[in-house]
Amino acid sequence: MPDAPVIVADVPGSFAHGVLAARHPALIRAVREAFPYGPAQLRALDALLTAATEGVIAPLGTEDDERWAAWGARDQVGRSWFEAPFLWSESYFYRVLLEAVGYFGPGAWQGVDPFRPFKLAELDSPETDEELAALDRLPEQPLDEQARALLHGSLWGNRADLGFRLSATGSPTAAGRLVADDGEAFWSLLPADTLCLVADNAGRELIPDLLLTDHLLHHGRVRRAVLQVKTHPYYISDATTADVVDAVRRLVGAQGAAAGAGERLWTAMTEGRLQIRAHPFSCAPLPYAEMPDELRAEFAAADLTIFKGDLNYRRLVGDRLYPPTTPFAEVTAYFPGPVAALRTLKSDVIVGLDASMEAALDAAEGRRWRTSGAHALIQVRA
Ligand SMILES: O=P(O)(O)OC[C@@]1(O)O[C@H](CO)[C@@H](O)[C@@H]1O
Repeated sequence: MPDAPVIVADVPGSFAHGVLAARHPALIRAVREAFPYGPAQLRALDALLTAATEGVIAPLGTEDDERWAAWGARDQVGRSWFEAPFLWSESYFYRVLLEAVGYFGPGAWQGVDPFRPFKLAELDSPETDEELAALDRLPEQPLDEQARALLHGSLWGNRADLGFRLSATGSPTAAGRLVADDGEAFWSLLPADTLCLVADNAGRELIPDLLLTDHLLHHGRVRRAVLQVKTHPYYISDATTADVVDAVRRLVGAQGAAAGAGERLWTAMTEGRLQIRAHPFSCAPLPYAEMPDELRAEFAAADLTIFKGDLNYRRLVGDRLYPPTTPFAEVTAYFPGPVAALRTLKSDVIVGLDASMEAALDAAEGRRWRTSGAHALIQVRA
């Protein structure tokens, strides 16, 4: 279904419109309050607030315009943010926000992540303490159950109660809320040599992603792992290399089993069995079907690639309004190797549902099930 309509944010009341009209202004205000920025940054943030809600897409006025031109900027400049493809305008918003706060420099604010206070607050939260403490109970379960619990912990990520998942045998509640569950197909792809994990959020999502990765490495289910992160702060909490370091240090500094996992991850990084990669395309406003050849080759070298989270799902399958029963294998046929999506449903895009599941969700919730984050999926194309 490659001709399904691309999602655009021009319909008031739609999820996409709400992101541009309400979520982005709220984010600008939160960033403004999180740092004692100087007048230049504050003026630029105010200008972005006005432009992004009432104005049109404009060039950055930096060297990066060339890169964005290659990513389609010529078609979008001059258009209302609401009329460009949702994925494009949303991604560009983050790039302009980084420009506004001086992230790319030159100057004193160069390299200062405007989302870092939010990421650190999550990492330091009592919920994270509880989730890490729950790891101590994991060895009471058979190894297969441990692996399943860690997979579900990673799936439910930062909105989930990892503590429950780690202590509940078989994670019945989580499994009950899956709208598609290719869990068996996932495990059938292991053991394998190389796992690639395309990370999503830092903090309370990255921690369970790392714990899953550690488990797979430690128990020989994969020989090496590659963690693909963003080259720069993006979509508020998306993980960068600095966030991986913060998360591993958080684990190392914890008690009990969490510290053990942290130390193994640290060693795996120093030995090259766990590699961090940050490709510029990680922050592109485009679907992965349009990835450059060298990134395609990296994915082709993996035996299994996991795409985490909602944004990565949008980019993996394409940010389009597909009929929900469109096969996952059909829209990921371009991908150069076995691929899995672990995602809670937080935007309109969905494929791979049974007709009966779609009908039941529509009947119970209208369209809300697509965006509420209350449902999740595991989808695999071997
Ligand atoms: O990728 P994530 O962290 O799971 O979710 C990102 C998200 O919150 O942001 C986008 C809307 O701004 C949607 O893709 C989704 O709702």
